[in-house]
Order: sequence, then structure tokens, then C-alpha cells
Amino acid sequence: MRDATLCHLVTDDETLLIHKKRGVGSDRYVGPGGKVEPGETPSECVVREVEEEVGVRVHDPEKVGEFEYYSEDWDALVHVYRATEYEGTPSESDEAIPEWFPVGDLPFGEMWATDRDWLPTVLDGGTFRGRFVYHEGDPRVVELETGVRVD
Ligand SMILES: COc1nc(N)nc2c1ncn2[C@H]1C[C@H](O)[C@@H](COP(=O)(O)OP(=O)(O)OP(=O)(O)O)O1
Repeated sequence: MRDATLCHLVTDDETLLIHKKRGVGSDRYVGPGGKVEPGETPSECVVREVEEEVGVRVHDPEKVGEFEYYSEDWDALVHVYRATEYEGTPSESDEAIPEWFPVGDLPFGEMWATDRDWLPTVLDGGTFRGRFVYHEGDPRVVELETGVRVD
């Protein structure tokens, strides 16, 4: 199983999502992130991917969750980070269009279905661990624990 990352950048009332232009999850809103490269740690990956996708550098992202994702065509262990400090102004890249959303009004209808299960916990400062099995684009198995230690 390969490793991938997601970053949820949170300000007082808003969080930064991307509208993905290509790759896994294209046409959905999701946190910026991507696949961990050989020789790279997940925390190095998340900083690199956020910079590549939206042009901002996050400071001290904290790992707050992880989930195993299985589907017919892809599986991964996704390491989820929350960051509150960053430098730069989010801008469009060839992979992503960044957009800020109020934390209480996220576009869940245009996101991975299981984001609804864990993202509010992350935005509220909590932690989680999950296992999600998708079939034909829909979640068939959803196992989730919150308030766990993840490092
Ligand atoms: C339920 O499954 C998923 N939920 C969410 N929220 N995000 C997911 C899920 N499965 C995968 N992802 C994320 C994790 C990564 O951020 C991306 C996959 O990586 P991507 O294809 O964007 O990788 P890159 O290295 O950026 O792309 P290239 O290989 O095209 O450079 O999806």
C-alpha cells in the first residue's frame, strides 16, 4: 500500500480546499496533498505538495489522523495533517484551484463521501483513524475511531 498525504489548513473561521483538476479525486473538493515520494517522509511530502498545488508554505503541520483507503483501482494509507500557519497567497496551479470555505459550510456534496465522517473532527482540533473501502465510487465499509493517538 502506498502512502499519501492531505493537509487541512485552518484559519479562525475558514479552511482551504482545492478543486482538483487531475489525478486521484479529480473534479472533487479536497484538502491539498499527494503521494509520498521514495525517500520522503509524510511530513516532508505534505509541505511539498501544498506548495506545488497552491503555492503556499505551511509551517509545522501536525499529523491529526490517518485512514486506509481501498478501491478497485487504488489503495493508500493517507496521512492527514492540520496546519494553522502558512506563508504566501493561495494560487491556481496545473493541478488545483484553491478556495477558502467557512468551516461550517463545506461543499460535502462535491467531496469524497467519507470526508463528512472525519473532517469536522479535524477542523475542530480532534484526531481520528479510519478504514474506508469504496466500490464503484461509493463507500461500502467505513470504520472510524476518534480521539486516538496518531503519530
Ligand atoms: C476516501 O478516500 C480519500 N479521501 C480523501 N479525502 N482524499 C483522498 C482519498 N483517497 C486519496 N485521497 C487523496 C490523498 C492524496 O492527497 C491524493 C492522491 O494523490 P494525487 O493523485 O493527488 O498525488 P500527486 O502525487 O499529487 O499526483 P501525481 O501523481 O499526478 O503527481 O488524493
